[in-house]
Amino acid sequence: MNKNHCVVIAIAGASASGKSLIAHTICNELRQELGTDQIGIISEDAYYKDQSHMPMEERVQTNYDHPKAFDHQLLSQHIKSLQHNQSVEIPVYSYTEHTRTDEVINLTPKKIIIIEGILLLTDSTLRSQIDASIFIDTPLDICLMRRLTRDIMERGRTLDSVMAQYKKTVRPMFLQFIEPSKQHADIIIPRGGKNRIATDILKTRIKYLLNK
Ligand SMILES: Nc1ncnc2c1ncn2[C@@H]1O[C@H](COP(=O)(O)OP(=O)(O)O)[C@@H](O)[C@H]1O
Ligand SMILES: O=c1ccn([C@@H]2O[C@H](COP(=O)(O)O)[C@@H](O)[C@H]2O)c(=O)[nH]1
Repeated sequence: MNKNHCVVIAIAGASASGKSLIAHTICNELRQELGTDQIGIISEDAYYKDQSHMPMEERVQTNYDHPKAFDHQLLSQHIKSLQHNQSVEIPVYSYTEHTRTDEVINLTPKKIIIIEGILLLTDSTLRSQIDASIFIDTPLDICLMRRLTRDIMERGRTLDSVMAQYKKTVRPMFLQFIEPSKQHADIIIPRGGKNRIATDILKTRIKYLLNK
């Protein structure tokens, strides 16, 4: 298999730090400006392990902020396929059911692939496949406020459940795994998804890569 010039950009950082917002802002603005479909986004969350064999009471107990919760091997295989000009079928994950759905999304090869997720930079195999890595460095209290709103409005959670999960796993795993993975980033972006200067710098770099 011949490797083509697919550039893989990783955006990591705490939950609700703004990874998804910045990835989609860059992608949408470049698609509008350049009329190109040569940029694709993959969420690490799509690679949470399937838990359909487990009862719901057990699924809610899973530590979703530990690297073991993810099938990073499948993500790595998919990156490899895209880099070799092959399409992949990305799983669709349900945050309300805490497992994969029966659906998949077909992603065709792209010149630029942006992957966003909390634990991307903790995995040495993934790191070796990534061409540029970005860490969104938003203060944890701000992330918690954003997560509370998002999880209650969009992910079917209650205030109490978000707070309990935050205390039990989200914060401890951030300190154990996510924060130390910042050392592997090429660029650290403060504040998050609406940092306009950082967004423009990344767009300029991606435009350069698209024209290469
Ligand atoms: N700079 C910002 N200011 C205000 N709200 C933001 C900002 N960045 C992200 N958000 C909001 O916070 C929530 C979490 O952002 P998101 O990009 O989904 O985070 P992540 O992908 O890191 O989990 C979303 O509702 C998003 O619109
Ligand atoms: O079934 C699940 C799967 C994940 N989570 C939480 O999601 C975040 C990661 O997603 P972000 O979009 O980066 O916030 C992670 O912190 C998990 O705790 C979940 O609650 N349930």
